[in-house]
Order: sequence, then structure tokens, then C-alpha cells
Amino acid sequence: MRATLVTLKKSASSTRWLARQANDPYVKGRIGADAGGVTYRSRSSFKLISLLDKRFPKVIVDLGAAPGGWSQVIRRKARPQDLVFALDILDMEPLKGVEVLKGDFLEQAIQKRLRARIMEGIYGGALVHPDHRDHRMVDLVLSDMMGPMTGNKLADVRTSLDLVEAASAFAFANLKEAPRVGKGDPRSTGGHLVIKFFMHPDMVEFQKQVLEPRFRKVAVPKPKESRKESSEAYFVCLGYKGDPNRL
Ligand SMILES: C[S@@+](CC[C@H](N)C(=O)[O-])C[C@H]1O[C@@H](n2cnc3c(N)ncnc32)[C@H](O)[C@@H]1O
Repeated sequence: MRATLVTLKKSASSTRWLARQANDPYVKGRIGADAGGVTYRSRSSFKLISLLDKRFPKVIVDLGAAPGGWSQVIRRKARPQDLVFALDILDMEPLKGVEVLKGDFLEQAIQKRLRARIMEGIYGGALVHPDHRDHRMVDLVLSDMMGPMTGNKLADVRTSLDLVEAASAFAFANLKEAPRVGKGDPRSTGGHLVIKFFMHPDMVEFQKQVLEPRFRKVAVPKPKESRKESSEAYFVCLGYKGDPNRL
């Protein structure tokens, strides 16, 4: 059969369409599940997600927040609709636009309460069944937690390690995960984590074994405001990718 101009045109454009479909990360996303394990039926789902992302509140958690210096900075930098949660074992004076919780972060009960408050802040009375709520809704976890110095270096380092581990575990369970799609995808890049720690050989291992596999980038800048002789430093971890054992 001789190909007519119409059939030639048609097959050229459908080849182009097929090629575009094959390279489209959104279409690929339909084939595999997205970061939250949800498989969407059409490209339109991603358009809606992207629209909602701009309107949905960003969620920021400030651990070891008292007296509130970091929360103040966050509140000033955040948009009015963003949700800021501050937690400390000590009392903290109320701060406008910041939900303050009191409790020992090393206790599971307070972590559960914090998580419940975050979900309440995001969904409020919205008619979303708990099973269908996205439980990875945090954009940024900050931890400046530090126990009182006892003078016993070993005990102080141990406390610092416990706090770093607890803050990281909370972040791993609650940070938004970067979608596992091709480079340049305009969707979320994954949440971020900033944690204070005391320099110690175990922390070098923690960075290599635990943080680096989970984040796009991990840096340890020393803020010029930190005292030179101080052994405190910060892990700045960008773009949570999720648990590498699940990849
Ligand atoms: C260096 S201060 C934080 C300063 C704060 N980022 C600011 O800008 O004002 C460390 C805080 O960690 C808190 N902290 C220490 N251990 C904690 C724990 N187990 N749970 C919650 N907060 C804790 C302390 O009470 C203290 O307020």
C-alpha cells in the first residue's frame, strides 16, 4: 500500500509523540511509583501537585528552640502560610506564628505529639482520611539541641550523639523525599536537615554512613559566629533522597 501524505504525517507525529512519552519523567512516574509510593493515573496529577506545592504550607521544625533565636529567623524568612514548630525541654516564650511545644525530644511520646501537631497544622479539619494523608510533609528540620555541659567530656559527647541520632531519625521519618525521577525534574528536591553536633570521630562515620547516602549534599560549614575554640559544628544536609536500603 502506498503511503499517502496524511498517513506519513500521522506516523511521523505519532513517532514524535511516542518518543516524547518515553522520555517524559511524569509519564515514567506513572509506570513506577512516586517517592511516596503512590502511582498516579495521568500526567495531570503532577500538574495538580505542582500547583498545590506553591500553595501548600512549607513545614519547618526547630528542635532545641529556646529561647527562640532560630525560630525568629525562620518566622521572618518564611511566608505567612508556612508552619513553624518549635520544641524545647525548657519553657519558651510564645512567638507569633510559631507553635511552641515543651518536652524532652529523646522521649518518643513528645515526638509523637509533635508529629500529630504537624499533621493537624497541615490538614486541620480537611476531609482527608488519615490513611490517605501524606506523612512526609516536613520541608526543614533544624536541631540546635545541646544538653547542659557537665564537664565530663565523655558524657557530654554521648548526650550530643543521642540528640543527633534522635533528630536525624525524626527527619528521616518526616522529611519530604525527593521524587525518584530524572535530573532536572521540577518537583520537590526533598527536605533539608541542619543539626548541631560536637566534633568526634563517631560523627565523621555518622556523616559518611548515615547522612551522605540519604541526602543529595552534606556539608559541614563552620559559621564564622561560632567560637574558634568551640568543638561544635553543623551538618547541613540538602535534598532528602530517602532510605538507601529502600532504593
Ligand atoms: C543552644 S540552645 C538553642 C538555642 C536556640 N537555637 C536559639 O536560637 O535560641 C540548645 C537548646 O537545646 C535544648 N535541649 C537540650 N536537650 C534537649 C532535649 N532532650 N529535648 C529538647 N530540647 C533540648 C536546651 O534546652 C536548649 O534550649
